[in-house]
Amino acid sequence: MGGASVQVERLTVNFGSRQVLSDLTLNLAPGERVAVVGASGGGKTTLLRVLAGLTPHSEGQLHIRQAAGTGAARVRVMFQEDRLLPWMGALDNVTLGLARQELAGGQAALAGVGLADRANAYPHELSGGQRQRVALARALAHRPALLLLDEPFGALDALTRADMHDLLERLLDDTGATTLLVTHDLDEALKLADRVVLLDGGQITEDLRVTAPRPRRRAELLELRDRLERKLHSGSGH
Ligand SMILES: Nc1ncnc2c1ncn2[C@@H]1O[C@H](COP(=O)(O)OP(=O)(O)OP(=O)(O)O)[C@@H](O)[C@H]1O
Repeated sequence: MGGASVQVERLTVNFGSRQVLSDLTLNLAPGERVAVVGASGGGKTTLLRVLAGLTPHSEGQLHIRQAAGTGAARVRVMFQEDRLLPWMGALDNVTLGLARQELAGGQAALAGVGLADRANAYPHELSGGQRQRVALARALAHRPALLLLDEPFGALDALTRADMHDLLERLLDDTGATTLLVTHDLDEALKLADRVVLLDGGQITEDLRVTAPRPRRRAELLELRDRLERKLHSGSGH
């Protein structure tokens, strides 16, 4: 299915008189995984929402293109909250909105996150980690060319989060979706991303390439982590 290419050019977002993103430029190559980190309130979610088409931008340009062929690139979002419909079982949540010929893909997606045997379970019968797995399956069942993840594992305990990292890595290897991951967790960013960008004052102030081979161990990433941490704390504090 492959990933989209994303071009964000001189993007500005104003909320009233407040400028949240200022002249921001960012490109993602097809299949690339980019993590966005930065101080709270720095505009990370706003950038993601603009890419999702949920927040309009004030100035600049945005192009999301399917790498091969024509047609609009599919974009899916996953948030920190699972946003599952409580009155529907896991599989129905995953397949909601899929075309008839895509329903088998929904089942495969649920199996892909290890929950084939919980297809009929309602969200309240699942753990937080399992619900996020369903949410991930729902996003991937739509075969997105661009996957937008906003703190997707922020509410999970450390062990479950580590499992989710391994799972996500495997699934992304399979799908090749271009991925933008907003996170507060530098370890998560460095484990999963090809590039980590720092958003500060409405602009990208650092763009680090992570070249360590996968699967990555935390110990191999400490130097990059230090560098990011220093940058994060020397930021303008927006
Ligand atoms: N719809 C909106 N209307 C007005 N202001 C908004 C709106 N959405 C976000 N903001 C403001 O824009 C700024 C950036 O918010 P955003 O959620 O993008 O930051 P963030 O970097 O994702 O923060 P956090 O790390 O805390 O999630 C904040 O000051 C926020 O209050």
